[in-house]
Amino acid sequence: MALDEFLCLYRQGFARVAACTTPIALGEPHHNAIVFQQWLERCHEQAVAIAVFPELGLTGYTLEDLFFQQLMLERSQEALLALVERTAHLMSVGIVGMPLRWGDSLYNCAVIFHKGRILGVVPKIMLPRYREFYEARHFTSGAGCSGTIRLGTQEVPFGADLLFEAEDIAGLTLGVEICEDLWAPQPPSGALAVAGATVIANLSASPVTVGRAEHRALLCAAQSMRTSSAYLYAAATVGESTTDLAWDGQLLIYEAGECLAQSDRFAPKGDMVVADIDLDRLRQERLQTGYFASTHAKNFRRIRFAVNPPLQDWGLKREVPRFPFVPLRLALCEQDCREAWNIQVHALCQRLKAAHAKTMIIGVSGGLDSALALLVAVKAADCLGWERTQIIARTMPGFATGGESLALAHGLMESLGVRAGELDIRPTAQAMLAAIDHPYGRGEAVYDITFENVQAGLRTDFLFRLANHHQGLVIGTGDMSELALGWCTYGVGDQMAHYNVNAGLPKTLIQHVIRWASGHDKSVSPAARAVLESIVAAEISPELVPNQGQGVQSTQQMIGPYALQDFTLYYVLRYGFAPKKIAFLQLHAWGDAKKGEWPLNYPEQDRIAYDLPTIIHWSRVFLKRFFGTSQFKRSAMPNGPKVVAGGSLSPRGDWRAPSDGTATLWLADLDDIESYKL
Ligand SMILES: Nc1ncnc2c1ncn2[C@@H]1O[C@H](COP(=O)(O)OP(=O)(O)OC[C@H]2O[C@@H]([n+]3cccc(C(=O)O)c3)[C@H](O)[C@@H]2O)[C@@H](O)[C@H]1O
Ligand SMILES: Nc1ncnc2c1ncn2[C@@H]1O[C@H](COP(=O)(O)OP(=O)(O)OP(=O)(O)O)[C@@H](O)[C@H]1O
Ligand SMILES: NC(=O)CC[C@H](N)C(=O)O
Repeated sequence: MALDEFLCLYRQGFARVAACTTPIALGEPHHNAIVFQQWLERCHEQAVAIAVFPELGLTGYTLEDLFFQQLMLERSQEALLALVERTAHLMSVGIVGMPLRWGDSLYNCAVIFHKGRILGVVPKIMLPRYREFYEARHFTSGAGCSGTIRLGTQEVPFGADLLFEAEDIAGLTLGVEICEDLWAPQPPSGALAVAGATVIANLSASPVTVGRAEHRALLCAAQSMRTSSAYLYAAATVGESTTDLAWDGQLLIYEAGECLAQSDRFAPKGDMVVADIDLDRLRQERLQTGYFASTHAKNFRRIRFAVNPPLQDWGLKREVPRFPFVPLRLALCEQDCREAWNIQVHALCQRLKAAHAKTMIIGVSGGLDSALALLVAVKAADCLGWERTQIIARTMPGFATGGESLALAHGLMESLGVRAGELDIRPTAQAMLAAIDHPYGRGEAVYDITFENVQAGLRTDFLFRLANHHQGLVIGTGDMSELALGWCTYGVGDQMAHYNVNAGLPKTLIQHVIRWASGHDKSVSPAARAVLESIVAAEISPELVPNQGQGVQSTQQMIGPYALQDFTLYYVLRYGFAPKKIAFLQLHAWGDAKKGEWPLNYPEQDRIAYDLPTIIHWSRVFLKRFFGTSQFKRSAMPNGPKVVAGGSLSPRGDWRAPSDGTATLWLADLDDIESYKL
């Protein structure tokens, strides 16, 4: 298979959808049908699978009693049939609005057609008859309707019980509702989604008044979130009657509460928005919540169709953020940091009170994690009215501790006014290595895992014994990214604490929370702020192995850039995506340093790109460690609060998995990318 196919959005669980609003000629269905045809051709050229147009768009919404004119109804049916025929060569499913007689009543309908076939007709259920609306004068509600309708030579399903299922795109099932349906207390899309619709199209003719655009967006956001669906909304525009109302042609595409695309309103020539919706994401949401496994589905008819999209690289029309745990916009990032900080501080306060602790004990390395944990401890002490000297902080140099880290650790402890001290672990570590007959104990330069873990273990041992001695709790510092990778020393090591305030924070978020706290919280003095700036700027290192001429031991050279590993963690944990899909997303987020926005203040020299082989390399490291070797460390992790919506790795707070699992399945999926001839 060619790389082009790997890069095709339809191969990776996405579908491209469009919402269109075209200028109409009021009461001229043949004219409007030609315009729809032209716009559908544009959709086809962009590989759009589903395109929705406004309510009653074939005739216009504002025809009033002209809807009852025989000629109007006949001409609009002819126009529809011509449109269906002339678009038979296009891949896009079209959804247009028109009045249709069924029996002796008139219905406000959506007609869904594809490749020359009318797939079905869905009537509007909720007919507004208040304030500016008089729909009940002309139309009958489609509530409970289920039958067929004859359109030209085709006998077509008619009813509010229709689902349109793409047989060649997994998870693409369309449900349709019409304008006011969304405003009702129980929109029909609720039942459609429970029965399997992942995409809801809304044909609308919503007149604009001050504030209405926000209300529509709010409704689309809420409904797409509540139903775990993609919501496509297209409102009528230029050409509708302005006798008493005005029209703005708002277009919205939402996915599970998130806005993927929106139009500029009041566009004189109409507008179209296109977005790629993530069907995998919607299906995963549904799988996890379990609300969608309903016997309800039996009340719906399913109409199948095949899109047959060309399998080539169509790009990806949606933003894939480089840092899924960190919002790009400064205001949102600050909001998340404030929230994370409050969660950490208040959780710790509660635990200290409940445990009747008299002190907190914390190991301070001069690195990021212990800096944040110490800040949280200081704030908790302030909140509880403790003296800061009730925080017993120790920096514990080992065989590889650098002078800079040591100075930062001292600087931080002193500037925060805690009970600071230095505890040299080297004599004890030397004695322990000799006692277990490790070569280093005999003076040989052997820097293996045992050498590393003896130091990490002794630090923890000292902290726990200090806690006994001072009736305190050991405050854990390890973050969620380290837990994902098993990058900590088990049991007698930094994996253990009495309470871990950082376990719910991924590494890519930690530096932002430190920056936020140091800039916004009164507990951080200007002197501490200066030290924190240097800590945030330093290379991340465990400093367990002495520098042998190649520079300090760099964590990210061993386990991969945290930016990539946190990215993978987010999609594995929150959505259960397969490695191939994650690599595809990662390539779109990280493949081009010039594409997309970077977080404000992100250092220029760090604005780099990762190519697909590099992404695959580090993904392999993540998968081996996450699925294969590190779960036992998480299964036994200490208490600590869940912080981010992306998930937590505590077996009680969120992620549960066997401690003896393997990574085979995930590694094979990753290997499969190579079959695409990169
Ligand atoms: N499924 C399972 N269930 C129960 N036990 C299992 C197990 N798999 C392995 N084990 C046991 O666990 C051992 C491995 O775990 P462990 O003793 O922790 O050792 P290990 O994971 O091999 O080493 C810890 C790693 O974390 C790094 N580290 C440590 C401390 C701090 C930081 C930092 O930067 O923050 C990084 C350190 O550089 C080292 O690479 C195995 O040797 C085996 O005895
Ligand atoms: N020299 C040290 N002095 C005191 N505590 C230490 C020292 N080195 C490590 N620790 C403790 O062990 C934890 C893990 O340390 P390590 O430096 O290996 O990784 P880290 O996750 O990068 O943490 P940090 O960002 O705090 O350095 C630290 O957060 C700290 O509590
Ligand atoms: N056409 C409609 O059904 C419009 C009704 C909707 N409540 C609105 O105000 O926009």
